[in-house]
Amino acid sequence: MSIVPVILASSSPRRKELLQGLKLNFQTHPSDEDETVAPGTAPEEFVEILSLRKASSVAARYDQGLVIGSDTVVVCDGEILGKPQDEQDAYRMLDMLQGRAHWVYTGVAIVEAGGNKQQVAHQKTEVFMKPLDESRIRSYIRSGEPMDKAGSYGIQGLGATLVEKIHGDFFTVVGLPVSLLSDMLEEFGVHVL
Ligand SMILES: Cc1cn([C@H]2C[C@H](O)[C@@H](COP(=O)(O)OP(=O)(O)OP(=O)(O)O)O2)c(=O)[nH]c1=O
Repeated sequence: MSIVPVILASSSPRRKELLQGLKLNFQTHPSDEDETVAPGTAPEEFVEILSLRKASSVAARYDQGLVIGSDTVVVCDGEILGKPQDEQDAYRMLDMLQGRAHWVYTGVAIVEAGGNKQQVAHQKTEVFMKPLDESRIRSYIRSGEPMDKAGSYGIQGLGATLVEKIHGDFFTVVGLPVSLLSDMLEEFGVHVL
C-alpha cells in the first residue's frame, strides 16, 4: 500500500475500474483540458501529449501526490479516430474498421504534484474486427455503447462480439495499460505488489 496520494486525472469509468484493480487508494479528478493536437502528429506522440496534458493540468491543483493521465485513440489507414461526434460519425468509423485490423494506442503519464518528476509512455495493441453488415453496425450504434469511446466501440462490452482477436495487451484497448502503469509507479516508489 502506498502512502503517496494517487490521483487519477480522468472522467472515464473504465479507467477508474481498471485502476481499482491494482488495489491502490486513489481519488479521481477529471481534467478539462482541451484535447486538440497539431494535425499530422503521429499517434504515439498524440496519446503521450494528451496523457501528459491531462496529468499536468490536474497536478497543478495539488501540493503533493502522483497524478495519472491517459489517452486512447484508434488508428486505421493512418487516420486517428477519437470519440465519435454523432451516430453518423460512429457509423463511418465502424464501417471503416469492420473486416480488418487496426491499432489502438493508449498513452499513460504520471506527474508528481509539487515536484518536478514526470514520466510518459504508451502501448499499442492490434485489434482484428469481424466483417459487419450495415444492420449489425446500426444495431450496435442503437445500444448507445459507441458514443463515448475512441473508434466507436468498447471491447469490454457488447463490442466484444464484434472483435475476432487481438494481438497485444487487452487493457490498452479498454483505456489503461495497467501492467505498464505499475512499472511506471515503481519508479515513483509505489509498489503495487
Ligand atoms: C477502443 C476502446 C476505447 N474505450 C474508451 C476508453 C476511453 O474512455 C475512451 C477514449 O477517450 P479518451 O479521450 O482517451 O478518454 P475520456 O475522454 O473517456 O476520459 P478522460 O480524458 O477523462 O480520461 O474510449 C473503451 O472503453 N473501450 C474500447 O475498446
